[in-house]
Amino acid sequence: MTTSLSVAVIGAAGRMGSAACAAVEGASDLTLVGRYDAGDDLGDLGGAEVAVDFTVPDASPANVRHCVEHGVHAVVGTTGWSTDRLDTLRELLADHASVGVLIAPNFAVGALLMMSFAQQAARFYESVEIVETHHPGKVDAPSGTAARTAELIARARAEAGVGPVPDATESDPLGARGGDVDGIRVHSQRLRGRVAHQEISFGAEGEALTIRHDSFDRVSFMPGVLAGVRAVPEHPGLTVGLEHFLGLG
Ligand SMILES: NC(=O)C1=CN([C@@H]2O[C@H](COP(=O)(O)OP(=O)(O)OC[C@H]3O[C@@H](n4cnc5c(N)ncnc54)[C@H](O)[C@@H]3O)[C@@H](O)[C@H]2O)C=CC1
Ligand SMILES: O=C(O)C1=N[C@H](C(=O)O)C[C@H](O)C1
Repeated sequence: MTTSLSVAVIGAAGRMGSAACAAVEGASDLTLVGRYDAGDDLGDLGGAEVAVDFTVPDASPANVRHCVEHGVHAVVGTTGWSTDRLDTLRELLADHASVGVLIAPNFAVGALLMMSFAQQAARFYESVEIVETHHPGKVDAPSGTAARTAELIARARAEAGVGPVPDATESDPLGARGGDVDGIRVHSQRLRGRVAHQEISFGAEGEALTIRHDSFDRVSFMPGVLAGVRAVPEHPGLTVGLEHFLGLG
């Protein structure tokens, strides 16, 4: 007889949380045992073995701390996990050695491939910029995916000894050149009708390479969420990026 993994969703009333609840309910090997949103007492999380967090950057660290301290594995899609926040979480997990936490900037398989391809391309191109486009309800910019992509590209460039991206801009009083993540320019658009989209443009003398991914619907994230839920109990400690559970890391 196969046993079912019990799952709670935090942020269950939101766009992603409600989709995650439906996905868990539709999986024969998982049982949804709790739905939590702002103001709810997480308590024992309904006895869940794994909790999924899709909330807001300021709430997620406390939610994850609650999970870890109650011995509940966590799959986290919420953005805003700065280096400081990750370090604090690592320290907490050191005292709870059997608990696994997955922080995943993006659960869509195509987005993981996009980031992997961008890392491969990074050392061959002098120029690179990222444009991310999301729905206008998104509260943070740049997107977690764009920030992560920029970090990975910057790391690959540094490892290959590629210098700074060429840019003669001397005056930019309105910030038209976008944000700077580790030396990579990132531009954020918020457009009604869009979900989650990203384009990475590489340039070298006489050629261009463009890598693009589109999530047209939040169902695109659900296979990755479920894969994370199933795998996280087998991966104690902190994992950043679903690619590490899918053999892409
Ligand atoms: N990793 C990934 O693949 C994806 C990540 N995201 C991220 O997930 C997060 C949520 O996105 P959406 O669902 O679009 O936002 P949303 O605004 O629709 O939902 C957030 C929910 O969290 C609830 N919430 C706020 N504070 C809370 C607290 N302290 N405890 C429990 N619930 C709380 C809100 O009431 C709301 O229902 C964002 O950070 C977003 O960037 C979104 C899509 C995919
Ligand atoms: O808020 C969203 O919608 C998304 N957030 C994540 C991010 O910030 O990268 C993942 C995806 O882009 C959708």
